Amino acid sequence: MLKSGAVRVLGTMSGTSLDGVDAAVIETDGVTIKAFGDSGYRRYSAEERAVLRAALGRWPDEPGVAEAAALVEEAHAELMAGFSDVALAGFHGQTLAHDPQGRGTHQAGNGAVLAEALGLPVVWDFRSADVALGGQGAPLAPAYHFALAKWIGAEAPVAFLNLGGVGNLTWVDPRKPGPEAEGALLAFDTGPANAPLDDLMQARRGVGFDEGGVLAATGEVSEPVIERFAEHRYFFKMPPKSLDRNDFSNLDAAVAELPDADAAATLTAAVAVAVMRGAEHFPAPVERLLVTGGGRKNPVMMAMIAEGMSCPVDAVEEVGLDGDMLEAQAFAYLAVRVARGLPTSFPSTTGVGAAVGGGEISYPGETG
Ligand SMILES: Nc1ncnc2c1ncn2[C@@H]1O[C@H](COP(=O)(O)OP(=O)(O)OP(=O)(O)O)[C@@H](O)[C@H]1O
Ligand SMILES: CC(=O)N[C@H]1[C@@H]2OC[C@@H](O2)[C@@H](O)[C@@H]1O[C@H](C)C(=O)O
Repeated sequence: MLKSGAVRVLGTMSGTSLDGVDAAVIETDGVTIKAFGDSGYRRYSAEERAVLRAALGRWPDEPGVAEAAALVEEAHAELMAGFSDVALAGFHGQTLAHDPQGRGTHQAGNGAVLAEALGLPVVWDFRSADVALGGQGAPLAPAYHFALAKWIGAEAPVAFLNLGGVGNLTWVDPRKPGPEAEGALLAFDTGPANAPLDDLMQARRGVGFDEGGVLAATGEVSEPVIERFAEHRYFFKMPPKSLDRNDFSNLDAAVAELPDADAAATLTAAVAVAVMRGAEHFPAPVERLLVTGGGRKNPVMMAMIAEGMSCPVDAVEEVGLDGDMLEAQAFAYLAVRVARGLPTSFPSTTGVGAAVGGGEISYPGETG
C-alpha cells in the first residue's frame, strides 16, 4: 500500500475522440494537488484509429476487441516507459462501449499487463465498481475538479467543462470541505462535443477535425436542426447522467443534407446548446466556466458557448492549468485516491447510492 504523504503519480487517458494517449505526472496525496509534473502524448496512427473505431460499441470477447485492447496496451506502454521516478500509475484505457443501465461500461486494455511491462503498480478499471453499485460510471474527473478549484483559489462556485468527444460539466462549490460533502459537486455529461463534428470532417473532408473551427466559421447554423436537437430527451433527464460516444449519432443524419460548412456550423452550435441546457441544472450560478479538452481550441465553439452563458467562459490556461493534460492528471489523482482507499465517485457525480472508490490495483509480478 502507498506510503502516506504526497507521491509522484503518472496518469493516462485515451479519450473518446480516439486521437491518442495523454500522460501526465502530478504530485498529490489524493486530496490536495502539490505540484504538476511532466507530460507526454502518443498519437494513434490512422491505422490504429481505424482498429479502435471498428471496435466501438463492442463488449469484451466480441470481434475486434482483443486487437483493440492489445493496441491500447502497447501504445500506453510505449508512452509510459518514458516517465521515471513515479510511485504509481493510473490507466483509464479506451472506452469502447458505455451502457451503465444495461451491459455496463467497457474500457479496453488490461492494467495488469502494464504493471508487468512497466514494473509499477497500476490502478485501472476505474468505472466498473460505480456501475455495479448503480452509478453511471462517469464522469469521474469531478473529484479532481474539486481539487483544482481549491488549487486555483476559487472562493465561489465555478464550473469545469471538458470538450472531448463527449462533453462533461462539473459544478463545484470550493467552500465545501471536500468532494464528498453534501452540495460540493454536481456533474454529468452534457451531450455530444467534438465526436459528431470529427466524424463529419472525416467523412466529408478526409481530415480528423475542424481545426480552429475554420469550416464552421463559414457556415450557417440550421435552426430547424438545432431546435429539434435542443428538445432531445437526454436534456430533460436530471443529472447525474452519462453518454456513450455514439449516443447522439442521429445528429449525423440530421445534417446529412446540409452543405459541409453549414453542417459543421450546426454540429458546433449543437455542442453549445448542450452546454447551455446542462448549465440549467446548476444548483447556483457560477463565477466562471473553465473549459478543458480539445474543443477549447475551437474559437467558433468557444464563442457559441460564451454567447449562451451568463458568466465568463475561458480556457483553463487562463488560470494556469493545462487543458490538454487535465484528464490524464485526473486519472493520476484518482489512482492515488484508490490506493489510499478514498472514494472516487459520489451520488452527485455518477448517481451511485453512496460514495465509492472504483479501480483495481495490479502489481508487477502478479501475472504470468
Ligand atoms: N486546434 C483545434 N481546433 C479545433 N478542434 C480541435 C483542435 N484541437 C483539438 N480539437 C478537437 O478536440 C478533440 C480532441 O479533444 P480531447 O483530446 O480533449 O478529446 P478526448 O480526451 O479524446 O475525449 P474525451 O474527453 O471525450 O474522453 C479533437 O478530436 C478535435 O475535435
Ligand atoms: C465512459 C467514458 O469513458 N466517458 C468519458 C467520455 O469522455 C467525456 C465524457 O464521456 C466523460 O463521461 C468521460 O470521461 C471523463 C474523463 C470523466 O470520466 O470525467
